Amino acid sequence: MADLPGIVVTGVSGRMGRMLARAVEESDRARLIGALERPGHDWIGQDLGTATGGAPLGVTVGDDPLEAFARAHAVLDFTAPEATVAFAEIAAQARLCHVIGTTGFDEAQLARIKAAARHATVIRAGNMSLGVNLLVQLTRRVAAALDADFDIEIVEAHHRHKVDAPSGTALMLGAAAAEGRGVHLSEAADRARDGMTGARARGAIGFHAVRGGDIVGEHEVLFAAEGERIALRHVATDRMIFARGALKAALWGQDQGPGEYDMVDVLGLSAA
Ligand SMILES: NC(=O)C1=CN([C@@H]2O[C@H](COP(=O)(O)OP(=O)(O)OC[C@H]3O[C@@H](n4cnc5c(N)ncnc54)[C@H](O)[C@@H]3O)[C@@H](O)[C@H]2O)C=CC1
Ligand SMILES: O=C(O)C1=N[C@H](C(=O)O)C[C@H](O)C1
Repeated sequence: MADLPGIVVTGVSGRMGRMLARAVEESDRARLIGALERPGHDWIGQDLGTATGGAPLGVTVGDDPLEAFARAHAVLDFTAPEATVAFAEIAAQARLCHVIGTTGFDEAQLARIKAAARHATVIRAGNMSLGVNLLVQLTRRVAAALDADFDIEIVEAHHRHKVDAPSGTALMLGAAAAEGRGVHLSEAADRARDGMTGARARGAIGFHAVRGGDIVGEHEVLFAAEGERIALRHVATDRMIFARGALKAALWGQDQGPGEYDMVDVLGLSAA
């Protein structure tokens, strides 16, 4: 048991944090050795199991990443951009595997994660599910096969609490569509239509974000031409798909050197 990789979960009281802790607890290939929340959170100092209304787990929720990371092999981090960048710098000092599910980074934050990956094994993906990562590959292939007579629109739907848009997954799908078409997403993306927008620009890749209720995560890539449409769609109904993907990434990362990786690397999908 003590030989199994020790995992720390950050943001453990969050929607994903709870799933990540459960995925590690249910696994016979890893052990949960730390759980973090933001300073001042009610759960700090409590046993994680007790805090969630269950039996004690022997893991006390803390707020000190330096102490927790020093004991760990990997960190599963689905929190918020600023928190994740700070964790990346500590993970680099500790030479850890840092699995990042957080979305909504700006360019400066991504540059800091890239710098941290000189010393840490960073595995970052806006979506850790097998289905979405396959959808990304399919999107690239379909976009490469079609010309700009087919308009590309990406529609995503999430729960009312989500704070970033477009979703990380939508941006992954957009990047794949742009790559398939041989253009840069920054030049093709159309992220805000309102009022007298004029006709659709040929070659644009449109993004649309629906927010409501408890939707876990739905993504559709629409290729629309005169007389026909192709729709590629993924629907997540259970957040455990993301949590199990993140744990798989942490275990895969134990055999990798420092650098930046994604779920395509973990799942071996690059030739798909
Ligand atoms: N890549 C993927 O497969 C997925 C990514 N996500 C992303 O994960 C992130 C979190 O999503 P949710 O769990 O729904 O959000 P949430 O708001 O339920 O949870 C975030 C947690 O992080 C904690 N936190 C914030 N700052 C912290 C700090 N400095 N130290 C420790 N904990 C801190 C918060 O207190 C909260 O408990 C979002 O960016 C979301 O887009 C969500 C699902 C799947
Ligand atoms: O915030 C969420 O919930 C999700 N976020 C990720 C994203 O931004 O794409 C992944 C998933 O769709 C759920």
